[in-house]
Amino acid sequence: MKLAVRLVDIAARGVLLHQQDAKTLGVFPGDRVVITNLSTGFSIADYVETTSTLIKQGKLGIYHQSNEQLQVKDGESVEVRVSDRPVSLDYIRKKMEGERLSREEIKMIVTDIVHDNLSPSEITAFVICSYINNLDIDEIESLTRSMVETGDRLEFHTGPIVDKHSIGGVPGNKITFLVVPIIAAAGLLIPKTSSRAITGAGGSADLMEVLAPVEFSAAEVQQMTQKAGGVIVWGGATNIAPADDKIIIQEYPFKIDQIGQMIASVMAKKFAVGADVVAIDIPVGKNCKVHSIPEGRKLAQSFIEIGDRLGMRVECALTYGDAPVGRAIGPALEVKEALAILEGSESPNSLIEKSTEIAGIALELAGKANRGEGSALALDLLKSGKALKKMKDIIAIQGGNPEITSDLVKLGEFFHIVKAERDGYVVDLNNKSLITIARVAGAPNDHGAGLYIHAKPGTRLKRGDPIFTLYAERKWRLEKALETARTLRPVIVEGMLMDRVPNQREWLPSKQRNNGVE
Ligand SMILES: O=P(O)(O)OC[C@H]1O[C@H](OP(=O)(O)O)[C@H](O)[C@@H]1O
Ligand SMILES: Nc1ccnc(=O)[nH]1
Repeated sequence: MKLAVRLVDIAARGVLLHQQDAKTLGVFPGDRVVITNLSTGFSIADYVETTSTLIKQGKLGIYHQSNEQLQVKDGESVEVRVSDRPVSLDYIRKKMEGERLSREEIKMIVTDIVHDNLSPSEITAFVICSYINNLDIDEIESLTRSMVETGDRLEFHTGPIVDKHSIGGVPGNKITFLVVPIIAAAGLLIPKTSSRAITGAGGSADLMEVLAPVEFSAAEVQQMTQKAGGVIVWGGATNIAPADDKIIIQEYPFKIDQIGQMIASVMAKKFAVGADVVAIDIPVGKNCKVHSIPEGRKLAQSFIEIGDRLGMRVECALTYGDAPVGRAIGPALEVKEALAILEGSESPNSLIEKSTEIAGIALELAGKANRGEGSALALDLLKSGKALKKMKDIIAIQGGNPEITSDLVKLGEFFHIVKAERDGYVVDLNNKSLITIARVAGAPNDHGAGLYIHAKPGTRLKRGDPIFTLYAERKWRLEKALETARTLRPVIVEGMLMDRVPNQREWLPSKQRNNGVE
């Protein structure tokens, strides 16, 4: 069928057919059609949406992203015909049934994800069935390799190339902002690509955006790393393992991160940048992605195994994840806290210790320190100010302002201090609730939103002492986040009195209740 093009300014893929034309063609919403540009002969396959009002019969609405490939003009004629459904849907279906997928089947799914041949709901189906039925180690290797093969790769001619990655899941985990400059200050190359938030309130890519642009091509990442020693960029913009971000986008609303996909997501990014040695941070805690030490050890073995199969030397650290790392949660707050440490602040100690331990493992793997001496070298590079200097180089090379200091980082203008309602001790912090509250306040997209924890577990508080300060860039978000905080009560302060259950029924003195009879 020939139809006349109407370009539709919607920043997505897809085409819009009049219901009558859809009927004539025999397609329903969600089906695919092949559209051919008659002047160039170039074709694309796209999903159909139908309308009885927005597009007249005889016309075909083409969304912006689809036309970036098709390159047709308003009014021009195109040929439209029914397309076959991608065979990868059958493989997703196979995984739904609990079967194992072969290397070729996984490669086909990943290729279709990268080329936008699967709709968001079809990618979600793949995410969810892998979540329910798990991926075995061979499937994880296939997924990792396919993610690398369908994107760009970096090739450095000097080595060793160092990398680090955290599996995430613990709020406030801004260690990348200390580890990367420490490694670069040791004279090593660390082309760090990060994802945005997956289950949290700020991924490292969201945090770095507070300081500098994070969207670069693979070639730019390589050049910048060679010049500055390191970078912190968003993997989703680089075309390095391009399927990764398309999968992560579908995980974000559910706050899930399936283990197999997580390993592939991390290891594909490491392999694609040409890493030789990799330190992996696995936070363990009751509200983390990994709940126990044995579970953490098992995951570590999978990372090491995939590293071996791909030719990277991997070591993992199981880290404390029962409470947030440091005190700040949310992009600007976290960056401020990390910069302050690079500038010489001695607290929070948990953040310094965790960062230098992970950097230490990487320094040892890269042969810069003897076994057991890496963290001391990392601490030296931090205390000497060399890591701060490197961080400024990194900010500058990415196009940010290297004169930025922790004092100048802008936080959300609306804030509220949540105070203790009674004397007592902070006995618990709920990571998941803290993340939910920070997200309701606007993090990670509103960079200034988040929360700063004044009292961590074990702190003795008097009634009226601050527990945490909530920040937002919009007033209504602050109010919504406060409401959420009141419901979730993310910080538990307990004295001897565990709880008090109020009686909210209307109260009348007994004389009145019994009609005056006492
Ligand atoms: O949102 P959740 O699930 O916590 O984890 C996502 C974060 O964890 C990793 O951290 P890094 O890049 O090693 O610093 C990712 O790249 C991302 O920044
Ligand atoms: N799934 C992932 C977890 C943590 N980091 C990533 O890049 N990906």
